[in-house]
Amino acid sequence: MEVPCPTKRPWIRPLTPVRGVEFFQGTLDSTDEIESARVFDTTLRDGEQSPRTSFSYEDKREIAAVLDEMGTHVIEAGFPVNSDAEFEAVRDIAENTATTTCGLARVVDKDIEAALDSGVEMVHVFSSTSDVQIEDSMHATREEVVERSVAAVERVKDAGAICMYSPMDATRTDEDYLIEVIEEVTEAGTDWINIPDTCGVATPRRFYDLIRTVVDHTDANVDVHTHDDFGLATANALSGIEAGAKQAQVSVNSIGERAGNAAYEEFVMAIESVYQVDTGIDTTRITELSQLVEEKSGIDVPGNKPVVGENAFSHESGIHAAGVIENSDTFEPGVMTPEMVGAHRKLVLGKHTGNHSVRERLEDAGFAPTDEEVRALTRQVKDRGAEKERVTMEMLKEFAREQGIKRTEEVRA
Ligand SMILES: CC(=O)SCCNC(=O)CCNC(=O)[C@H](O)C(C)(C)COP(=O)(O)OP(=O)(O)OC[C@H]1O[C@@H](n2cnc3c(N)ncnc32)[C@H](O)[C@@H]1OP(=O)(O)O
Ligand SMILES: CC(C)C(=O)C(=O)O
Repeated sequence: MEVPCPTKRPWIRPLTPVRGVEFFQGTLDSTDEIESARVFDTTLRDGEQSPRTSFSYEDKREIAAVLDEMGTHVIEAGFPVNSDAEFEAVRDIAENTATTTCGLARVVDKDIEAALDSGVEMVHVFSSTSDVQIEDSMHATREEVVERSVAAVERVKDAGAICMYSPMDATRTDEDYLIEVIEEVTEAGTDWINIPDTCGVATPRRFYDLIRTVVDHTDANVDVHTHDDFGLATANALSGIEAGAKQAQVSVNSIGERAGNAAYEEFVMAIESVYQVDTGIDTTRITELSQLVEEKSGIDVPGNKPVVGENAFSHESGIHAAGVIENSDTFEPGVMTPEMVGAHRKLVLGKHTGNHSVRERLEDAGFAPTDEEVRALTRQVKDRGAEKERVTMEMLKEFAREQGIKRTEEVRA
């Protein structure tokens, strides 16, 4: 059994923006500097596109309510033209949340009308711009894409909504053509341009260069949407922010198409803790949010998932546990604590356990072992762990009783 392990020196690092200031051994150099980062959550749209996942009306409402209470800057509630149920859920979220809500639409009139009718403040229109998608998904030409994109942006703006435009598959699009599209939709008045790495092929450096180029060719705000096909989604999103994007699209537990999107929890905590920039989001509800999405999506969170996985703040190895008992900064990032994300630190007993960890657990349980007794129990714990057994606290107490280890009160008497 894993047991809560408050460190002897618990603390939450104050969220003071630190730019170019040394912390630990590292220095944030000038290329890492960012002023702010907004969070666009797409759990209820791209997240729901995870194969075999579907949120009910109630699921969507519950997840949206938590995202809203946490201070998420935009909630993409869904794709209203998809179905009556989807339309109703998006309408309900738009009506009942304080934050900006967004609905997705192709550059198709009925999609845009459905999004506008749902009452969202922002309509996110998208059109393929890579040749492979223009030809084999949209069955159109480059010229038609420009025309339909401009018309879509104008329709959204005429209706008085905030417009976000996405050149879908931007990272596999001819750059000159991409810039042409961006300049045309900027001229048409889009408020935001989102650069999607639709098939997850970007690398942090290439994405950085692309976003810098985009920022240089538009007055609109730039946003990024990255996929995790090569495990680079969060790194690419951060790279986009370093290059001048103001916002990133993320999903809780990184759920989404194929391997998913940049993870909400990873992105927010990296911005808060590594870049030391306050997002304004209540990070202490991240664990609760992750568990809610895990339950409603039916997609299990792996133990080793950053920030929200069961092991993210658990320690079994003797050297690590001994350090953490003394000071959690020894073997945790230091700039991110479990308290910051509403989680608990745990000491786990097993094959890799050392004497310090066993002593700590025994003393917590009211025993006063000698050094020799601790060593004997550690050997027992290691042997059981090596047999792949999960060593629980109950088992440890049983070992202690079998060994006749004295209780603290007996020693004091
Ligand atoms: C990268 C992304 O995540 S994009 C978002 C993807 N999300 C989804 O597809 C989830 C929701 N989708 C749906 O409910 C349905 O696909 C709908 C309602 C949008 C469309 O359904 P259908 O009319 O049955 O079409 P279907 O899904 O089979 O095919 C897609 C159609 O959209 C067209 N299309 C694809 N992208 C775009 C675009 N950006 N703008 C305009 N049309 C587009 C395709 O050319 C195809 O058109 P066609 O039917 O004339 O050949
Ligand atoms: C709709 C767009 C932004 C998308 O989801 C993608 O390109 O992955």
